[in-house]
Amino acid sequence: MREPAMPGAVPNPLRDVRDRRLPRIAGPSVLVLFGVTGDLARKKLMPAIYDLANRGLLPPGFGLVGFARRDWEHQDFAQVAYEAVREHARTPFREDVWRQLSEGVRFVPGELDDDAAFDRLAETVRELDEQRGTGGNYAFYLSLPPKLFPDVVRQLKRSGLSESDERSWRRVVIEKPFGHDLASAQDLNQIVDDVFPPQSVFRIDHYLGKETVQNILALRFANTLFEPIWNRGYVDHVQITMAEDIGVGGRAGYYDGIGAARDVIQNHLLQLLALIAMEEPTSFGADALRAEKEKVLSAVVLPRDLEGATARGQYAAGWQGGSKVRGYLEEDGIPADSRTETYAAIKLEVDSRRWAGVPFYLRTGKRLGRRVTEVALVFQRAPHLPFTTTETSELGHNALVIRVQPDEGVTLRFGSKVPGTAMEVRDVNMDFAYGASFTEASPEAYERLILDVLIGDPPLFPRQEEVELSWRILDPIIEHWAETGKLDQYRSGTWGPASADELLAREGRVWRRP
Ligand SMILES: NC(=O)C1=CN([C@@H]2O[C@H](COP(=O)(O)OP(=O)(O)OC[C@H]3O[C@@H](n4cnc5c(N)ncnc54)[C@H](OP(=O)(O)O)[C@@H]3O)[C@@H](O)[C@H]2O)C=CC1
Ligand SMILES: O=C1O[C@H](COP(=O)(O)O)[C@@H](O)[C@H](O)[C@H]1O
Repeated sequence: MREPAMPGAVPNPLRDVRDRRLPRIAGPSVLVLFGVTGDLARKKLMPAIYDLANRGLLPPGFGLVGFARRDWEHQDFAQVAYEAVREHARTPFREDVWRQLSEGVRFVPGELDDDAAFDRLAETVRELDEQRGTGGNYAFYLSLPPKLFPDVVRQLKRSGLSESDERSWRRVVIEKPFGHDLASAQDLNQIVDDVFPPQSVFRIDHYLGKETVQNILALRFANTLFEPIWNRGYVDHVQITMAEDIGVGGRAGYYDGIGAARDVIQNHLLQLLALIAMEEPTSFGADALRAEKEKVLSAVVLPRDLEGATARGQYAAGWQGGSKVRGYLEEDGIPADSRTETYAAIKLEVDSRRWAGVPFYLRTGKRLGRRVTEVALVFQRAPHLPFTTTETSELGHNALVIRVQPDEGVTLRFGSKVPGTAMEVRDVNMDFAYGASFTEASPEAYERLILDVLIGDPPLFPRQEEVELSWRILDPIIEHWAETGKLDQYRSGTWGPASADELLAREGRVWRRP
């Protein structure tokens, strides 16, 4: 039972988090995974399932069923899962944990439009359910290119797999991007809505599963320090950067035609913007949190001049980490005339009392200088400096930088007197690093999110309104690019096309070099 509130106490928005310190363990269930041969399944999902089992957060009878267009037996899939776990799991490998998990691994071969294959899938899941005692609780994870989501949802209905009785549950996990524009997201939602009730639909955005992203809420709402300056009175602008050093790799089938804006701005970067800009929710329950994010997304306005306020690029050959790398058009499976962007930068504003007039610059790209995701609040300069200019030449803007990855932490950048006999001021960093402050290791985002699905805990999953609001922001930009054919080249290993630097330079600003 929760302690009674102190008379006159302010409601504590972190109270749900405190409740979650109780052990959170999944109940008996089967997870059906579509897209098991893909990059995400291999690098993240199968390792995360093992890590959950290794931490004792999955029940002993847990079942995992893979479905793909491969002529595999159960043991072939088990071997693929084993290799993925050995290569990518975060926790040490333990033979006993793997043995127990692999006893519940099954595979069903088939095409997504093959009714007979889905009937076999239904039979396999039910048999496994009986053998492992999973109580009829099934989660379906769609780790597929978005255009295939409707087919799978329809097949789940046709084969009867989506139907539960009053003692069991069915849940569907849908990877981002949910649709490829507003209209297709609405169509997809209708299809999903026809098969699953809203509380059974988990739209996944793995950035919300990252510790450092959840920490934005703690930083803002567990402290008094930042709130007074978290507004247009102090913040000059905000930069949200998601830079990757990898190229498209073996993901041509998914990535080409989707591009950087749909792949990550529509979801990860707009979710980061929403968490940075939102007001304090009344609790961290799903409805309260999502409602605040939706208010921000509905207050986003696009600049009039979409040409000057956006940049769009594609990587050309170059050098990275001392090796020569291919350009996007030379990558396996990419058409030689592809116009898909691998870099996108956009300027947005949030039309609210807190943020009016403060630009939010978002950028993402593949084959950039290094892998880094960060959010930087760049503050206005001091209105007056009682020093001579030469003494302050190394003084920039104060900044608060939330380092999402890989070097997880928070940096506060401010001016400090340089030791010596003159009054010289120079920028310095004050640093919080997870590794130095916590002994607890951060779970991988997918561990947290898969566990939430199996428990049925929804706050970290965007609902349809957020998805639609995000497409409303992005659609006009993508239409503008389609009309103008805008696409610049940038050399691999650099920080994107020159047009991205010009975007900020026109406003007297520069991108941070993280
Ligand atoms: N990779 C990542 O880091 C991340 C990916 N995601 C999301 O995960 C999803 C999958 O991405 P990712 O794994 O990278 O993509 P990949 O291209 O690596 O894998 C796609 C998967 O879909 C299957 N597939 C493709 N076409 C068909 C088809 N016609 N019929 C049946 N199966 C098909 C592929 O099977 P086959 O081998 O038979 O072609 C493969 O298993 C996307 O929604 C993406 O946005 C989200 C976050 C991170
Ligand atoms: O959603 C996606 O994210 C990955 C990058 O994820 P991260 O956790 O390593 O930042 C990106 O490579 C991929 O293109 C995209 O689909």
